[in-house]
Amino acid sequence: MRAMSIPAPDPSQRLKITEIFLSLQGESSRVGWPTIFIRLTGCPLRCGYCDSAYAFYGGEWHTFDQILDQVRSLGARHICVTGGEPLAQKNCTELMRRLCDEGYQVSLETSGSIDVSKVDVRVSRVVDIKTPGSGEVTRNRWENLPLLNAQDEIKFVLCGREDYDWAKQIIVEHQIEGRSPILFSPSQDQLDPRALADWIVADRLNVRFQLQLHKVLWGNVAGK
Ligand SMILES: C[S@@+](CC[C@H](N)C(=O)[O-])C[C@H]1O[C@@H](n2cnc3c(N)ncnc32)[C@H](O)[C@@H]1O
Ligand SMILES: Nc1nc2[nH]cc(C(=O)O)c2c(=O)[nH]1
Ligand code: SF4
Ligand SMILES: [Mg+2]
Repeated sequence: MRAMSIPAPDPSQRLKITEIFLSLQGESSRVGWPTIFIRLTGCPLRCGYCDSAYAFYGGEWHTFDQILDQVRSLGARHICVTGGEPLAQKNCTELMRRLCDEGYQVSLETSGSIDVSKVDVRVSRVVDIKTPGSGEVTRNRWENLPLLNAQDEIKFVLCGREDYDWAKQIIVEHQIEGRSPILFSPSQDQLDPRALADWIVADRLNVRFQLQLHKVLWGNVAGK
């Protein structure tokens, strides 16, 4: 009898994944929806405040079929693709297309350092603008901003008053207002949320204040 050989997994149909879990969306305008998180491994940046540094290394290869099976078994309708930096793995774009084809509401959290133009139009792109306080301000890919639309979001994670003043200036310089909703979030344990709230109100700034809801509920733990 001839031995059956198992075909090797197609390298274009797999991703290195740190975790897949179900929680409540804690960030962006989709905050509060039960959401399945797909956290991809690896990031070329090193933001000083990063709460997901455990995703820089390790992880396991998953085929698209394995990911889709796990997502189906978790049962929610919203999916957030995050990391690490999800777009650092080129197959990520194809996975998101497959998830949209299956009818999921997909959002992407990205550092804004990598081209977002190839992301499926059905995906809501939440693009961080890295501030001076993050330590990664030189990595911003400014060409991303004109590509964004009303279903995307532009986010600033602020480390202090200097970052806040810088962000206000960037909004004017890059004419961001009216393009996509703008989110201002305090870097956890670095900027007092109440101070940021007071600055926004005092300036009548047309931005949306954000707190990471999952940390209010569960603290800073992986898988939540
Ligand atoms: C962990 S990152 C992963 C996606 C992508 N690499 C990015 O930076 O957008 C997801 C979001 O968490 C934010 N974040 C990370 N650490 C944070 C902290 N200590 N406080 C507030 N937001 C934080 C990031 O700025 C980003 O908007
Ligand atoms: N609950 C919850 N909501 C989130 N939204 C974005 C997250 C992220 O780490 O990118 C995240 C996360 O880690 N947990
Ligand atoms: S880009 Fe995102 S994952 Fe990478 S270090 Fe910064 S916050 Fe963390
Ligand atoms: Mg997180």
